[in-house]
Amino acid sequence: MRSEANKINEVTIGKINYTNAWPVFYHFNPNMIDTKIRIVTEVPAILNRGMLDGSIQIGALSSFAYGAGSDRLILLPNLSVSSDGEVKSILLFSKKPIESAVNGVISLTNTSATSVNLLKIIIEKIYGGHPTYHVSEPHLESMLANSDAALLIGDNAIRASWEDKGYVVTDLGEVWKKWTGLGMTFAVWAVNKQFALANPEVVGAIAKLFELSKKQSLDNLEPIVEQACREIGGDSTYWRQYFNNLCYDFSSKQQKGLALYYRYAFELGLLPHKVTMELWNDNMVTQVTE
Ligand SMILES: C=C(O[C@@H]1C=C(C(=O)O)C=C[C@H]1O)C(=O)O
Repeated sequence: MRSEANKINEVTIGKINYTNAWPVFYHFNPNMIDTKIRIVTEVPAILNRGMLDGSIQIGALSSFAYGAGSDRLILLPNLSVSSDGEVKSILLFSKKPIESAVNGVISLTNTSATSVNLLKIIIEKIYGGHPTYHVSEPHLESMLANSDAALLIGDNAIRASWEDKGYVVTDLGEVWKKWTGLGMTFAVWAVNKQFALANPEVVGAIAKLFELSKKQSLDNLEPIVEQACREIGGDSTYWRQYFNNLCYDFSSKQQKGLALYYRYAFELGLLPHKVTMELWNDNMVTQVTE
């Protein structure tokens, strides 16, 4: 069903401003299609809002936010930020082992949606804990000034992991893998459903450009590694391992891990409804079946 009313002249694309998403954006060149494109570079929480209210039509967002808006959004094929175990940048910093924080006070970064809910699932389902949560700006020391543990993601987590302040550091990707045997998908790429149905060629072209960028980046990580060293710090060995450890695909393996996460999020009331994932494929919408 094509609706002329939904055709627009400019497309707004959401770009996550963390290194973990760079491979899909690094070689993304909007000049290769003849639609006017505006790119919004922001932390996931802000992109999530834009995708859910329709002000951003296409781009990366927290996988949790896709789940929340799955009636309005369609996933783009084979794009994600996932890990199969340790992720290295979704970290809970605690003053004592995690068991002593699960009924205490936990500060949550205000930049995330997937990881804060992953932490809630882990604490409730594995530890049976019921902590008090505070949402804060992602500054470790001020977060820990009045809490037992603090959750950071992305480059804030990476920078904090380089400083040894004696905190216990728990990698949520690793805990999830140990407990479920599955990987976890933190970010997905999605498109506004109405926009996609009205502009299938534009969506197909943009999805191809993302895939092309991902391929070029993974074929040669060095330019991204160099930029990460320059902008974030650390050395090239760290960044090579960091990017190689992440997975940017969204095949049935990643879908399985994410489906379980959605199931638990619904069971615990973190999501108000069950999630059926829908994928945009060759300008067609297909349902992901578990
Ligand atoms: C791997 C990461 O994944 C990110 C985590 C997100 C979240 O928790 O909502 C959102 C987007 C991802 O890029 C990370 O931030 O370290």
